[in-house]
Amino acid sequence: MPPVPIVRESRRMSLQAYQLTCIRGDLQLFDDVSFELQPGDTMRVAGTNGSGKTSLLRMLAGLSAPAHGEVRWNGRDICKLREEFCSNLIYLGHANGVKDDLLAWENLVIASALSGKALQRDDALDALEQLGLGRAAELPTRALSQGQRKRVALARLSFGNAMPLWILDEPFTALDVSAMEALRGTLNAHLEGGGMVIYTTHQEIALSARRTLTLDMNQGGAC
Ligand SMILES: Nc1ncnc2c1ncn2[C@@H]1O[C@H](COP(=O)(O)OP(=O)(O)OP(=O)(O)O)[C@@H](O)[C@H]1O
Repeated sequence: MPPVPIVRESRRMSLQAYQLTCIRGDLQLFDDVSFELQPGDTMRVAGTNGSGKTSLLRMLAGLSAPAHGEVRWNGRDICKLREEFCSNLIYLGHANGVKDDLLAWENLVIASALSGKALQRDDALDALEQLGLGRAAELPTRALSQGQRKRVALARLSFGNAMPLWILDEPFTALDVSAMEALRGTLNAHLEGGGMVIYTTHQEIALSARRTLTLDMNQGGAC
């Protein structure tokens, strides 16, 4: 996919984590996590199972509140920005967010509508075809393999260049080698166009970015 430069307020666009603390039950998963991402930057969140990667990503996407600290978009607390922040974001969770009862293309149309992009059936079918789903695009999602379900979820990225910030929880999981390469290409194109990508992965997968950060949750979220 050719990169579409992100021009919207790009000079002052930034995501900043400021002294984030996360407590789940009796457990403090991390504290004092701070970093800043600007256009063209990527951050890989690394760590063993249960180290707090998903918890951090959900916090960065505004889906859970920090016990201490702030997530800031262009210098402002995302709790105060709400929809304005959400309109800049694609968040793909671990569980893909696809609904079993919907056809694959319907999932894409609905996910896109929820993030403010109206898609026609044919656009959705084309995007899924490009991701190798072909006839599977017309099947109920429950009939798809794990890798195919992942592709349905990732298809949102085909229409996501207007959203500068992509937060992706294990996007490479369940993909075959060619799908992993295609996804790497999509993410690199987004970065080249001035987007930002935060992702978790258990594999060593590097992206081409202006600046690459690695946050290690086994070291308490140190960069
Ligand atoms: N709502 C919650 N209440 C209590 N504990 C929770 C809650 N959410 C997460 N946890 C715990 O926090 C820890 C971190 O979970 P998290 O999903 O962030 O880890 P992760 O690094 O993404 O793991 P994985 O690599 O297995 O996906 C786990 O021990 C989990 O059980």
